[in-house]
Order: sequence, then C-alpha cells, then structure tokens
Amino acid sequence: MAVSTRPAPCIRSVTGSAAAHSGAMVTSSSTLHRDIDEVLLTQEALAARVAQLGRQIAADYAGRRPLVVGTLKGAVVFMADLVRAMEPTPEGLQLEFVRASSYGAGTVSSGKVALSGTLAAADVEGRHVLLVEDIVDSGRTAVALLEHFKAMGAASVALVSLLSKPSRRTVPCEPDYLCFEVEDKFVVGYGLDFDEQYRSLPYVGVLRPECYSSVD
Ligand SMILES: O=P(O)(O)OC[C@H]1O[C@H](OP(=O)(O)OP(=O)(O)O)[C@H](O)[C@@H]1O
Ligand code: HPA
Ligand SMILES: [Mg+2]
Repeated sequence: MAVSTRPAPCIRSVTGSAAAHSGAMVTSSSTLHRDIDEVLLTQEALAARVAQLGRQIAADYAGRRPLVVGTLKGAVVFMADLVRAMEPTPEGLQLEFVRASSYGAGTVSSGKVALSGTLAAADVEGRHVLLVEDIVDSGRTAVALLEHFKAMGAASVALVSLLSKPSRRTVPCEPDYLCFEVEDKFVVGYGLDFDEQYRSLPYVGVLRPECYSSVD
C-alpha cells in the first residue's frame, strides 16, 4: 500500500471571500478541496473572462491562421476553453503543444526550464504563434519559449496567459493577453498543480502553505 508523506489535510470547508472574483462556497469534503485556503477565481469568473478573451483574440487574428501552442501541462485546461471561445474563422487555427517544466515538486522555479516535444522549425517558420500559458510567475518559461519560437522564424509571437504574478518576475515578461493578475501566493486548480496534484479543480485557489512547507 502506498504511504503518503504529505501532511494530512485539515477538515474544513472553503469559503472564498477576499478576491474580487471569489465568492463561491466549496462544500465538498474531497481532500483536494480541503487543501485550499481561499478560492480566488470561481468557475463562473473563469468561464466569463476566458470567453471574453477568446472573442478578443479571435477578432485580433481575423484573416490569419494562428499556430496556438499550449505549454504542457499547466495550460491544457485553459487552452481547451480558450480555443472553444475563439469564434471560428475561415482560416481556422492550428493547435500544438510543447512541454516545459521548471517547478517539479516545489513552489519556486528551479531556474532551469526543461523544454521537450518542441515543434520542427519548418512548422513554425512564417507562422503567427500564440503561446498559451497558465501562469507567468518568474517569467522564465514564457520568455524561453517566446525566444525559442522567434529563433525558429515565427512571423510573430504573442503570449496569452490565464494568470500573471508580476511581483515574482525575475525576467521582464508582459503577456499580450491576460485573464487575471494574482498576488504572491501559490495557486492551484484549473490546470495548475502542486507536485502533479490539484489540476482538476474547477476553480483557482490558494494552496494551504502546510501542504508544501515541508517540501520547499
Ligand atoms: O514563470 P515561471 O516561473 O517560469 O512559471 C510558470 C510556469 O511554471 C509552471 O510550469 P511547471 O514547471 O510547474 O510545469 P507544469 O506546467 O507541468 O506544471 C506553469 O505551468 C508555467 O509554465
Ligand atoms: O502559483 C503557481 N501555482 C502553480 N504552478 C505555478 N508555476 C508557477 N507559479 C505557480
Ligand atoms: Mg507545475
């Protein structure tokens, strides 16, 4: 039988309250919910903003066929919703993914962004690349990928991110399209993980520090 070294979750429900987009009461007794201190962005707030941003991006890319590249794994949930919010055009869009990893089982970037599964230069050259991130924190991952696609000869590169944590930047990086800014707290849900957990939560919430303080 597998034995978890993770601290036992506290038995308490979550009442999102502080942030402008919170407010949902999470009453489930599921372990994942119990590890959340505060709901920052409810499912409804996420859906509304993603729909709005999708429409804006579709309008901006009218007449072009963007190469929409999602960063695995964190961006997968956001990307699935975003592309469905982009009004279909005759040109359409192309979906691709790259794998980038730098956090592992921590809440602070290791400083080294490991890229894999990147595209062939021939697939990127002359294309309008729209990089989709779940979060821009230190900025290292997004900058590494944007530079990578520029070096491959993209006609243009733009960054769309669900979240941005500007207080944590170590390299300058400003998303071209952003859903929400968040403060300096480790957040999970809607694709974002801690040590491969919490990605399936339908909202974005602050992870209880007790859940990672023994790891970092
Ligand atoms: O701005 P940064 O400090 O670079 O942080 C942002 C990146 O970190 C996370 O990826 P992670 O390494 O956790 O991989 P994952 O997407 O598989 O969770 C997140 O998904 C972003 O890609
Ligand atoms: O706050 C965060 N949560 C989850 N993954 C992350 N990667 C960078 N920052 C974060
Ligand atoms: Mg991660």
